[in-house]
Amino acid sequence: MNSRLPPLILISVGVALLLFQIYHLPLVLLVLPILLSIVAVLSQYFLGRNNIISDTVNKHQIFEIKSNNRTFTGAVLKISGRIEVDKNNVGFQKELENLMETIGRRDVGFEYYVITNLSKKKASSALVIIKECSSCEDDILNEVRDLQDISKAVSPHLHLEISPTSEKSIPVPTSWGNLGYAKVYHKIIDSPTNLSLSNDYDIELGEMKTDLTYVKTGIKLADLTRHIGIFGSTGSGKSTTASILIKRLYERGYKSIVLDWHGEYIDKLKFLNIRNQDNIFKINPLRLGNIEDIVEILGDVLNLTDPQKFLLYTVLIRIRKVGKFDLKTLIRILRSVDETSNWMREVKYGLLRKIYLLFVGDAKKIFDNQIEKMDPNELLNSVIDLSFISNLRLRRIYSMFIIKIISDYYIRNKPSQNALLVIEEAHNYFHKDNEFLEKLITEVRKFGLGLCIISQSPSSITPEVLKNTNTKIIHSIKSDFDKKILAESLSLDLSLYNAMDKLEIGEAIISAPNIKIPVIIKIKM
Ligand SMILES: Nc1ncnc2c1ncn2[C@@H]1O[C@H](COP(=O)(O)OP(=O)(O)OP(=O)(O)O)[C@@H](O)[C@H]1O
Repeated sequence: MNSRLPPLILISVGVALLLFQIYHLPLVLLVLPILLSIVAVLSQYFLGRNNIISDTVNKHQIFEIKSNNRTFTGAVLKISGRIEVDKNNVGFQKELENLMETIGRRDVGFEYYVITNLSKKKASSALVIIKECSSCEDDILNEVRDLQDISKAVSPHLHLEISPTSEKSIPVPTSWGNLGYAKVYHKIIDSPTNLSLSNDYDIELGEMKTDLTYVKTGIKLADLTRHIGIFGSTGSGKSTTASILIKRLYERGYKSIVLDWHGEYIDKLKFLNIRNQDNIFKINPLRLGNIEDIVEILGDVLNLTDPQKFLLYTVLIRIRKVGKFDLKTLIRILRSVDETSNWMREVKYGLLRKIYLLFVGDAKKIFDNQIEKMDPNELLNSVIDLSFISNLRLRRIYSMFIIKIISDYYIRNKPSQNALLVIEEAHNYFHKDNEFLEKLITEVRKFGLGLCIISQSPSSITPEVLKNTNTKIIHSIKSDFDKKILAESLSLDLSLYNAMDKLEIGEAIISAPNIKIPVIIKIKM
């Protein structure tokens, strides 16, 4: 009860008695002011009481607050961070910011508060939602479900769970959640961007983030032959992305050939033929198409000097004339070259020393002089495991010969259906100018062969090759130099540039002819 009430009544009664004594007034005039005083005091008491919260009820974890004849209904959602067993570096703070930004743009009649409780040496956060309405439990539960869906999309590691509130108080969280800390920024949120994101794709790759949720996206089949580049630091998700792409192509009846530098696709692409050391695709290097390309490939990998390249060229022409396509004949012809000068002797023995690699060790497993015809069809829809070839130069020569066999097949036969040649650790091939590879990347597109170039070191790939990959999928990349090269090649804005090293595993910036501006997508396994 109001503590001022008794003295006021006493004063009123005293004044009335005084007036009664002085003016001999009728009794009614004594009672009237007393009654008026009591009414005034009581009305003040009751009106005053109406200014504070009159009641808080809690129905099925939904609270209701009545104040000044208005009713507010809401719920408290505990925010907790979910750490997955194999991921310990989850960006909770970034996800919380995403969530707040997204919720801040909602306009469905709710007020939202993020409350961070700091007590018992522990910080924890909760999202309080309130709407002015009564008997609207369903509205509140619907909003809770919507918020949980939004959270799943924009902050996959944060979990919103409705939690009980105390019956008689405005909800103030006590020990909610296991989130380390939560900063609630005073941020002015831009009005929702009206980005007209193109969603015209044939091969689904994942989902891109929009204002409120994620939208599925991918690439067009027609863009396969305009070549694809997949870049990212080790473990960022490159080979998983490539495998998803290959699998989706396979399901559509498209063929892929994977040059698997480290043998990491065998388990991922079990539905393709596996070409490994038990099932080697053998090559006769001397029967490979035009001589210029063979000289270019060997010259590049074996670091042949120009005179050595020329000598090799003349020897290969003589082999064709002789019609004996074996490496022994090559050595015999090379040995028979006149040593007319010291210079010639040096060139000849220098070349012999370098091509020695083609006759020893693993070369004996991968090259076969007896083979007359190599059937490229045996390579389509295959993973070619290169990891058993221990000499890296020999590994490069073998895989470049395979590239040659496949590209020659496409150029000559122009098969009706496009295919994708996936080149892992592409910096091992495209690190310096090489006429054969440059010709390859500019020409094969016309014949239905697309290249998918994968590398953790895009700065080691020649600018010409980088420029020729029209679709780029960039996973998290740490090196500033690599970031700069890619950002320049895509004209990335500052926010995407800054995001490049913060992308989570499986997230990537994608730029493709069917997607108007580069966006971040989450590749879906
Ligand atoms: N989109 C994704 N969704 C979920 N997990 C993923 C995704 N992409 C990759 N991962 C996981 O991340 C790990 C590394 O992926 P992946 O091997 O594809 O990376 P990488 O960039 O090819 O690595 P490296 O350069 O070492 O070959 C794997 O355990 C894989 O399962």
